[in-house]
Amino acid sequence: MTMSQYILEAKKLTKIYGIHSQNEFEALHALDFQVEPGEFICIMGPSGSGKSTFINNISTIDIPTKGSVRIQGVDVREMSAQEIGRFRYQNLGFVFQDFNLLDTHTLFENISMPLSLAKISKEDIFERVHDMAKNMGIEHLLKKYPYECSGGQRQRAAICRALIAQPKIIIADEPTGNLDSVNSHELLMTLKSLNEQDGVTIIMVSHDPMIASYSSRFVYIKDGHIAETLQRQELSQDEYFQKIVDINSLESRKLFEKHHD
Ligand SMILES: Nc1ncnc2c1ncn2[C@@H]1O[C@H](COP(=O)(O)OP(=O)(O)OP(=O)(O)O)[C@@H](O)[C@H]1O
Repeated sequence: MTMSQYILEAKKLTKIYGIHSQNEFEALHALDFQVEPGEFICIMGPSGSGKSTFINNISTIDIPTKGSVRIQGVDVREMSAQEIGRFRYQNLGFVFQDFNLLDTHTLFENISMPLSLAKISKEDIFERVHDMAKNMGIEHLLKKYPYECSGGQRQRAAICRALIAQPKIIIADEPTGNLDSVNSHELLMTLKSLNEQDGVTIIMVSHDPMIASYSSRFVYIKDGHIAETLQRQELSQDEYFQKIVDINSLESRKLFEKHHD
């Protein structure tokens, strides 16, 4: 058997919400999607087009109704709930808009969470959390609770948590949504360096073409399917940015005309 060259592969991925109910709604229609190791993918699309559904279903947060998702060669639907939890902590790092930190836990406890399922000694956990927090400039805050920290500090804690287990894949859903431009820029630089220096694969959702222009591949989702893809390849960041803007305005134009026929 030959190993797939893809770090992530979705085949005929279909998501139906409220299946067999009156409100049955097919949010994703048999999507095929492949990711090679080291790619930096940005997903865009109108509100309600299925971006979050897509990202949740390719990252074990949700399980597809039909079709398959393989991450590092492992079929997500063949894992038990317990295996999924462990697999997620060991392979995936999540950076979400609202950071998802637990207010009942200190920053130290929040950051160390992905290591709690791994067989790592308390001393090693302590050292790794402190090293990571030091790099992010929040070592002095490790005993505080998230509500005692600023937005930027919480964001850095969430990034520490996402990276502490050295995931091969980072999943980011509107990661800069709640940040000012300085913090957004810092987060992008962190992601870019992880991608370029450490070869981490990144799959991100953003509505901002400027942020999308840091990616190596652009994917536009519309009505639950992939409507456009664009490889940056030899384009300069400016040219790539311009093409992303063009696709967005063309698609918004079509959407506008559809609603004003
Ligand atoms: N739990 C759910 N039950 C039923 N329908 C849902 C559920 N979650 C999402 N949907 C529907 O599926 C479609 C896709 O939603 P999704 O959240 O993936 O869109 P999105 O592109 O991420 O939107 P936005 O940019 O507004 O966050 C929408 O029409 C939404 O109403």
